[in-house]
Amino acid sequence: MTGYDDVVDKLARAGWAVQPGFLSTAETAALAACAQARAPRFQRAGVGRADGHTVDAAIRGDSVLWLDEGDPALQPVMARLEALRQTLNRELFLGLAHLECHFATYPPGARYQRHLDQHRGQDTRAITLVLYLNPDDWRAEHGGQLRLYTADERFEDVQPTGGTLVLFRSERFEHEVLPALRERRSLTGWFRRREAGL
Ligand SMILES: O=C(O)CCC(=O)C(=O)O
Ligand SMILES: [Fe+2]
Repeated sequence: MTGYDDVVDKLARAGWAVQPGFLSTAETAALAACAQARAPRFQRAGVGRADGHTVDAAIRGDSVLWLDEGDPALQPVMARLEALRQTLNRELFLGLAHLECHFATYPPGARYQRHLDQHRGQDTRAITLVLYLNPDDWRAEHGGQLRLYTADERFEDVQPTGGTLVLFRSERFEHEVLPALRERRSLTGWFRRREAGL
């Protein structure tokens, strides 16, 4: 038993998994306070890479702050995500080398249109991870669901309730963030494989 058995099983079977209560209310509040304290350093998120990089709120309306895995203010959550990385490698042989992550804040009304996190074939992002840092009284009518397209035009809507963890295979699942009535906070990350040849 590692404490991650359910989420690892579901990821192995379906390619995606949701675990409510991965963080306690206190852990979620501490991480949300850390994000709040750093709010002045957040920057508008863009889409595309290098020359194709643009900021367009109609496509993506959040602001982000990239994080350092070793940041002492982010412990013990980073230690748990490191334990999760090791479990995924041991149980599913995923060869995940490290986690890169950022805080994200979506102001009310902001969205992120349907997309794939991996730039096809040229990216080492293997598993997308989202941890929601909202209060735990988030209700369906507040919006802000993560819509995960699981097969053909079927989808699952995940409530961004504080403490919920979502994992999915970055190259397989298109997804979008629906606009919310309230500010919507998260820590989003990608477990990456090593670059080819390294
Ligand atoms: O916040 C979420 O639910 C997903 C965010 C997302 O899709 C991304 O940052 O690529
Ligand atoms: Fe995404």
